[in-house]
Amino acid sequence: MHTPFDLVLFDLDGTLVETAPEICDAVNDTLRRFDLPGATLAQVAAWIGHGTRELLIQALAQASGTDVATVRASGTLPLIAAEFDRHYAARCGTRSQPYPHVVDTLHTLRAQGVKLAVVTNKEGVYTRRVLDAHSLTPLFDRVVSGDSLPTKKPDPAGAQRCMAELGVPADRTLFVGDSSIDAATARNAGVRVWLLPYGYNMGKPVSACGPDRVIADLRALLSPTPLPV
Ligand SMILES: O=C(O)COP(=O)(O)O
Repeated sequence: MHTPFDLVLFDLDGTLVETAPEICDAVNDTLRRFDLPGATLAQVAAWIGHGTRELLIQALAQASGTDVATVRASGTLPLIAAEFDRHYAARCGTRSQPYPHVVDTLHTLRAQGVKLAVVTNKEGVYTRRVLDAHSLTPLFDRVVSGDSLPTKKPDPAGAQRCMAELGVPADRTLFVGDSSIDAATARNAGVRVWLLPYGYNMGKPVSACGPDRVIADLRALLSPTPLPV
Protein backbone atom coordinates (compact mmCIF):
# COMPACT_ATOMS: atom_id res chain seq x y z
CA MET A 1 0.00 0.00 0.00
CA HIS A 2 1.20 3.49 -0.78
CA THR A 3 1.45 5.45 2.45
CA PRO A 4 1.22 9.24 2.40
CA PHE A 5 3.74 9.53 5.23
CA ASP A 6 7.28 8.20 5.42
CA LEU A 7 7.73 9.32 9.03
CA VAL A 8 5.27 9.61 11.90
CA LEU A 9 6.32 11.54 15.01
CA PHE A 10 4.37 10.57 18.12
CA ASP A 11 3.83 12.32 21.39
CA LEU A 12 4.06 9.86 24.31
CA ASP A 13 1.88 10.71 27.34
CA GLY A 14 -1.79 10.78 26.37
CA THR A 15 -1.08 9.72 22.78
CA LEU A 16 0.64 6.32 22.91
CA VAL A 17 0.38 5.51 26.61
CA GLU A 18 -2.09 6.44 29.32
CA THR A 19 0.35 7.50 32.03
CA ALA A 20 -1.61 9.80 34.36
CA PRO A 21 -2.76 7.14 36.89
CA GLU A 22 0.75 6.00 37.85
CA ILE A 23 2.18 9.53 37.70
CA CYS A 24 -0.61 10.49 40.12
CA ASP A 25 0.36 7.58 42.39
CA ALA A 26 4.02 8.65 42.37
CA VAL A 27 3.12 12.30 43.03
CA ASN A 28 0.93 11.31 45.96
CA ASP A 29 3.57 8.92 47.35
CA THR A 30 5.92 11.92 47.33
CA LEU A 31 3.47 14.45 48.80
CA ARG A 32 2.56 12.01 51.58
CA ARG A 33 6.23 11.54 52.44
CA PHE A 34 6.47 15.31 53.07
CA ASP A 35 3.12 15.47 54.93
CA LEU A 36 1.47 17.44 52.12
CA PRO A 37 -2.12 16.91 50.90
CA GLY A 38 -2.54 14.76 47.80
CA ALA A 39 -3.55 15.68 44.23
CA THR A 40 -6.45 14.23 42.25
CA LEU A 41 -6.05 12.29 39.01
CA ALA A 42 -7.80 15.13 37.13
CA GLN A 43 -5.31 17.66 38.49
CA VAL A 44 -2.33 15.50 37.56
CA ALA A 45 -3.73 14.87 34.08
CA ALA A 46 -4.13 18.62 33.57
CA TRP A 47 -0.48 19.21 34.56
CA ILE A 48 0.91 16.80 31.95
CA GLY A 49 2.53 18.39 28.92
CA HIS A 50 5.64 20.31 29.96
CA GLY A 51 7.62 17.40 31.40
CA THR A 52 7.47 15.46 34.65
CA ARG A 53 9.69 17.89 36.58
CA GLU A 54 7.29 20.73 35.74
CA LEU A 55 4.38 18.53 36.79
CA LEU A 56 6.00 17.86 40.17
CA ILE A 57 6.55 21.61 40.64
CA GLN A 58 2.87 22.26 39.90
CA ALA A 59 1.85 19.57 42.38
CA LEU A 60 4.12 20.96 45.11
CA ALA A 61 2.83 24.51 44.55
CA GLN A 62 -0.76 23.33 44.78
CA ALA A 63 -0.17 21.16 47.85
CA SER A 64 1.76 23.81 49.76
CA GLY A 65 -0.48 26.71 48.71
CA THR A 66 2.36 28.62 47.07
CA ASP A 67 3.34 29.53 43.51
CA VAL A 68 5.53 27.68 41.04
CA ALA A 69 8.29 30.32 41.10
CA THR A 70 8.70 29.82 44.86
CA VAL A 71 8.82 26.04 44.49
CA ARG A 72 11.31 26.26 41.63
CA ALA A 73 13.63 28.46 43.72
CA SER A 74 13.29 26.31 46.83
CA GLY A 75 16.43 24.60 48.14
CA THR A 76 14.43 21.48 49.01
CA LEU A 77 13.30 20.86 45.42
CA PRO A 78 16.25 18.56 44.53
CA LEU A 79 15.52 16.43 47.62
CA ILE A 80 11.82 16.19 46.77
CA ALA A 81 12.61 15.48 43.11
CA ALA A 82 14.92 12.63 44.16
CA GLU A 83 12.14 11.21 46.34
CA PHE A 84 9.68 11.50 43.43
CA ASP A 85 12.13 9.76 41.14
CA ARG A 86 12.25 6.75 43.47
CA HIS A 87 8.47 6.56 43.64
CA TYR A 88 7.99 7.00 39.90
CA ALA A 89 10.57 4.28 39.20
CA ALA A 90 8.57 1.93 41.46
CA ARG A 91 5.21 2.90 39.97
CA CYS A 92 6.31 2.91 36.34
CA GLY A 93 4.46 0.23 34.38
CA THR A 94 2.03 -0.53 37.21
CA ARG A 95 -0.96 1.47 36.01
CA SER A 96 0.10 2.87 32.65
CA GLN A 97 -1.04 1.17 29.48
CA PRO A 98 -0.84 1.72 25.75
CA TYR A 99 -4.16 3.00 24.43
CA PRO A 100 -6.23 0.61 22.29
CA HIS A 101 -4.84 -0.01 18.77
CA VAL A 102 -1.46 1.57 19.54
CA VAL A 103 0.75 -1.53 19.54
CA ASP A 104 -0.87 -3.23 16.53
CA THR A 105 -0.87 0.00 14.49
CA LEU A 106 2.81 0.69 15.24
CA HIS A 107 3.70 -2.84 14.11
CA THR A 108 1.69 -2.45 10.89
CA LEU A 109 3.25 0.92 10.07
CA ARG A 110 6.74 -0.51 10.57
CA ALA A 111 5.88 -3.43 8.32
CA GLN A 112 4.85 -0.88 5.69
CA GLY A 113 8.29 0.73 5.95
CA VAL A 114 7.11 3.90 7.70
CA LYS A 115 9.71 5.38 10.07
CA LEU A 116 8.45 6.01 13.60
CA ALA A 117 9.72 8.37 16.31
CA VAL A 118 8.70 9.63 19.73
CA VAL A 119 8.99 13.36 20.43
CA THR A 120 8.01 13.94 24.05
CA ASN A 121 8.55 16.55 26.74
CA LYS A 122 8.96 13.76 29.29
CA GLU A 123 12.54 13.55 30.56
CA GLY A 124 14.68 10.81 29.00
CA VAL A 125 14.94 8.64 32.11
CA TYR A 126 11.15 8.47 32.42
CA THR A 127 10.58 8.12 28.67
CA ARG A 128 12.84 5.06 28.61
CA ARG A 129 11.12 3.50 31.61
CA VAL A 130 7.63 3.92 30.14
CA LEU A 131 8.62 2.64 26.68
CA ASP A 132 10.53 -0.30 28.17
CA ALA A 133 7.70 -1.17 30.59
CA HIS A 134 5.46 -1.78 27.57
CA SER A 135 8.11 -3.25 25.23
CA LEU A 136 7.68 -0.30 22.86
CA THR A 137 11.33 0.78 22.57
CA PRO A 138 12.25 -1.44 19.57
CA LEU A 139 9.37 -0.01 17.55
CA PHE A 140 10.93 3.44 17.23
CA ASP A 141 13.71 4.66 14.95
CA ARG A 142 14.29 7.73 17.13
CA VAL A 143 13.25 8.92 20.59
CA VAL A 144 13.65 12.60 21.50
CA SER A 145 12.82 13.46 25.12
CA GLY A 146 12.29 16.76 26.89
CA ASP A 147 15.93 16.92 27.98
CA SER A 148 17.55 15.44 24.86
CA LEU A 149 18.07 18.89 23.32
CA PRO A 150 18.47 22.42 24.73
CA THR A 151 14.81 23.15 23.90
CA LYS A 152 11.63 21.11 24.16
CA LYS A 153 8.21 21.19 22.45
CA PRO A 154 6.73 23.44 21.09
CA ASP A 155 10.21 24.24 19.78
CA PRO A 156 10.49 22.23 16.53
CA ALA A 157 14.10 21.10 17.16
CA GLY A 158 13.14 17.54 18.19
CA ALA A 159 10.88 17.04 15.19
CA GLN A 160 13.46 18.57 12.88
CA ARG A 161 16.22 16.34 14.23
CA CYS A 162 14.15 13.23 13.51
CA MET A 163 13.38 14.38 9.97
CA ALA A 164 17.03 15.27 9.30
CA GLU A 165 18.48 12.06 10.74
CA LEU A 166 15.91 9.84 9.04
CA GLY A 167 16.10 11.75 5.76
CA VAL A 168 12.38 12.50 5.49
CA PRO A 169 11.13 15.93 4.36
CA ALA A 170 8.41 17.85 6.23
CA ASP A 171 5.77 17.17 3.57
CA ARG A 172 6.18 13.40 4.08
CA THR A 173 6.05 13.67 7.88
CA LEU A 174 3.05 13.62 10.22
CA PHE A 175 2.89 14.55 13.91
CA VAL A 176 0.36 12.65 16.03
CA GLY A 177 -0.36 14.08 19.47
CA ASP A 178 -2.96 15.00 22.03
CA SER A 179 -2.38 18.64 22.92
CA SER A 180 -1.97 22.27 21.92
CA ILE A 181 1.78 21.80 22.55
CA ASP A 182 1.90 19.08 19.89
CA ALA A 183 -0.15 21.19 17.45
CA ALA A 184 2.22 24.13 17.93
CA THR A 185 5.27 21.87 17.57
CA ALA A 186 3.99 20.50 14.28
CA ARG A 187 3.19 23.96 12.95
CA ASN A 188 6.64 25.22 13.99
CA ALA A 189 8.22 22.26 12.16
CA GLY A 190 6.02 22.73 9.08
CA VAL A 191 4.44 19.26 9.31
CA ARG A 192 0.81 18.16 9.41
CA VAL A 193 -0.74 17.28 12.74
CA TRP A 194 -3.48 14.84 13.71
CA LEU A 195 -4.74 14.98 17.29
CA LEU A 196 -6.38 12.37 19.50
CA PRO A 197 -9.18 13.45 21.82
CA TYR A 198 -8.50 10.98 24.65
CA GLY A 199 -5.24 12.35 26.05
CA TYR A 200 -4.09 15.31 28.09
CA ASN A 201 -4.87 18.73 26.66
CA MET A 202 -5.16 20.67 29.90
CA GLY A 203 -8.92 20.02 29.91
CA LYS A 204 -9.55 21.68 26.53
CA PRO A 205 -11.01 20.06 23.37
CA VAL A 206 -8.31 19.22 20.81
CA SER A 207 -10.45 20.58 17.96
CA ALA A 208 -9.68 24.08 19.33
CA CYS A 209 -5.97 23.53 18.54
CA GLY A 210 -6.56 23.63 14.78
CA PRO A 211 -5.28 20.15 13.85
CA ASP A 212 -5.44 18.92 10.27
CA ARG A 213 -7.55 16.05 11.59
CA VAL A 214 -8.98 14.82 14.88
CA ILE A 215 -8.75 11.02 14.88
CA ALA A 216 -10.51 8.60 17.21
CA ASP A 217 -7.54 6.27 17.53
CA LEU A 218 -4.33 5.25 15.76
CA ARG A 219 -6.11 3.04 13.22
CA ALA A 220 -6.77 6.24 11.23
CA LEU A 221 -3.08 6.06 10.26
CA LEU A 222 -3.74 2.85 8.34
CA SER A 223 -6.46 4.29 6.12
CA PRO A 224 -5.45 7.90 5.77
CA THR A 225 -7.13 10.20 3.33
CA PRO A 226 -4.83 10.23 0.27
CA LEU A 227 -2.96 13.48 -0.08
CA PRO A 228 -3.16 15.58 -3.24
CA VAL A 229 -0.05 15.32 -5.38
O1 LIG B 1 5.73 14.49 30.46
C1 LIG B 1 4.97 15.40 30.07
O2 LIG B 1 4.52 16.30 30.80
C2 LIG B 1 4.60 15.47 28.62
O3 LIG B 1 4.92 14.37 27.87
P1 LIG B 1 4.40 14.34 26.35
O4 LIG B 1 5.14 15.41 25.61
O5 LIG B 1 4.72 12.95 25.91
O6 LIG B 1 2.90 14.60 26.39
